[in-house]
Amino acid sequence: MAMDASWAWGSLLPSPVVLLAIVCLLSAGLLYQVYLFALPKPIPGIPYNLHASKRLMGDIPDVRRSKHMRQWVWSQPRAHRAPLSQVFVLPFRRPTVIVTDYSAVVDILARRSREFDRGQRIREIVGLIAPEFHFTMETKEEGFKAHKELVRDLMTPRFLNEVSSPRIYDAFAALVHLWHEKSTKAMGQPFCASHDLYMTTLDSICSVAFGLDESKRSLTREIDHVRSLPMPPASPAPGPQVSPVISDAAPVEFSRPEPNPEIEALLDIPEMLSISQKSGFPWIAQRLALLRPKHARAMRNRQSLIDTQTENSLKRLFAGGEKEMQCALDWMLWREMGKAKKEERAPDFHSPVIRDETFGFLLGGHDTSATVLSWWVKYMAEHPHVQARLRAELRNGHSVAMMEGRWPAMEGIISTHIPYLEAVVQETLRCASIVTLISRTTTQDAQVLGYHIPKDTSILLSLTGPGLTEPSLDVPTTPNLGTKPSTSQTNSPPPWDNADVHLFRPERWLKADEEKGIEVFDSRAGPILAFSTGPRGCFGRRLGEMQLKTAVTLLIWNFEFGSTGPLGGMEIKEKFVNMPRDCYVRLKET
Ligand code: HEM
Repeated sequence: MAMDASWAWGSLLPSPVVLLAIVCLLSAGLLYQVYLFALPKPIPGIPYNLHASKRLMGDIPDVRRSKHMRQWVWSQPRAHRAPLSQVFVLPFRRPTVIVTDYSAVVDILARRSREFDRGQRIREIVGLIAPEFHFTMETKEEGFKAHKELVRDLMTPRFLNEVSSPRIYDAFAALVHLWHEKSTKAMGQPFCASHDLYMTTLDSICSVAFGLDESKRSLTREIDHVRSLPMPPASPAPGPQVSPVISDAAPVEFSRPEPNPEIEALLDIPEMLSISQKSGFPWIAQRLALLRPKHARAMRNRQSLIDTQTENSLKRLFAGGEKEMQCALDWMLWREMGKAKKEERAPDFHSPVIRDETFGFLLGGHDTSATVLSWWVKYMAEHPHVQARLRAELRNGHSVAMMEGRWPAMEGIISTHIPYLEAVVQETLRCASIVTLISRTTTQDAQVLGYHIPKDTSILLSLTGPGLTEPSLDVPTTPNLGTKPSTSQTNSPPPWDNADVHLFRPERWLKADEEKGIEVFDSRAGPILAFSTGPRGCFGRRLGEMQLKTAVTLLIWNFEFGSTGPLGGMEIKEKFVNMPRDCYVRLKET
């Protein structure tokens, strides 16, 4: 019986082949379920690319194939003829919603900051560089207020005028000296300007942030280096040379001095940002980058730089108190001293918060200011009539300096109101549109222009494109989608004329003051979002504007910017911000 029974069970078992087939089918079924689970999950009702929703990598292959990734992203709503769309650019994560409608963007930034907070993306990108910088924090986060309190006074007119402005002036005056040397040696040929603007802005921001000694400033080394170069036609080796002139438009290549370790460490900041920004997994990308000696050394050197600068600051403060204040770091240490005393505790002068808020000046203010200036020199070369009018207005405004045959002093630059200068700076910021997308996350379910966006969705808001630098979107108004926030509702400025919105035209920012019979600068002439807006808009705006005004005044006062021919194209290069691909100047002393 027992034998019979075992035979009966054995006959019921499937053959190995059938068993294998069943296992394969089950595995395939399971894999298919995993595949379906991992596919992008569009948010109902928001337009998207259908083909991208059917592949694991979503829109990523299209983004990679595009010439400019960020431009591809902010152009998506226009491609869908809608003010919003969604893209699948973060693998295995929820879709990202793009908003390009100017009024909706302003509404979100300025009035709905509770529903749309900073989110995690910036924290991931800034990551290891300055984790305690308030830029990375959510507004509702504990500690955010304390960070803002620490930096609160650094953009007041008093701090800007007394502490920041002389440092800014020195940095850009050094650039004028450098360009005098270079233009003499270039003998009318163009030369690269982006590096010089980049290093000058670094000097300016570092001096304001932590008071870099003159001997350590990059421009001091650059000027000494260029002075040491022979005049062209260059004598053959040995020694540094100015390359021989090849043709009319060929740029003169100036060799560069080796940066010192401190400067090298600071220049590593935008590099690290760029590494994490390009990656779908920024945290891992930064950790891997730190395995390379170059980045690891830079991180160590940054720490020792801030330690040294902190010691220098403390010596100053202990010796002279508040009146010895020379930079933002001094100010933050002074505040910490006062706060510690009040709270009856020992001050923490080397706290990561003070360190990261100091580096925050560089993170927020270096690439941004340098890049706006790089675009500005290009616009000047392309628009000689703007340049000529600007120079005339500056000479008229600073008539005493003109009569005395000197440059305008910093006090004069601060106190003299020159509408055309403000218009040129504003138009440069608008056209350059160096920050194109900023991120937010929904803290609760939200409605934007009638579209439903679930809680915890990543949002990218466009600071460029339709309505700002391109003709506005002709958005069909679908009744069940609701209407745009109207101009009156958002108190927006009037829209730009679609016919000339793409042109560089500073005059658009001027209006007649009928009563006084003069032209005045009108900051509300039309839409601009170069510094973003609302409670989390650019913290350093005033400092940025002061740098731009100072640089523009000193450079136009001293130089005429000639056409650089084929080097003058407006092609962009997407780094941390949108830079011009080429930035050359051909200078004539005025
Ligand atoms: C022309 C130069 C500059 C431009 C175009 C610019 C633009 C911007 C933009 C678009 C944002 C994003 C705001 C948002 O997410 O809503 C921002 C944020 C910020 N910027 Fe600037 N910026 C400039 C200069 C500076 C300077 C000189 C500093 C120096 C301190 C600075 C510090 C910051 C900080 C700290 C934030 C973060 C604010 C927050 O999260 O609350 N920026 N900037």
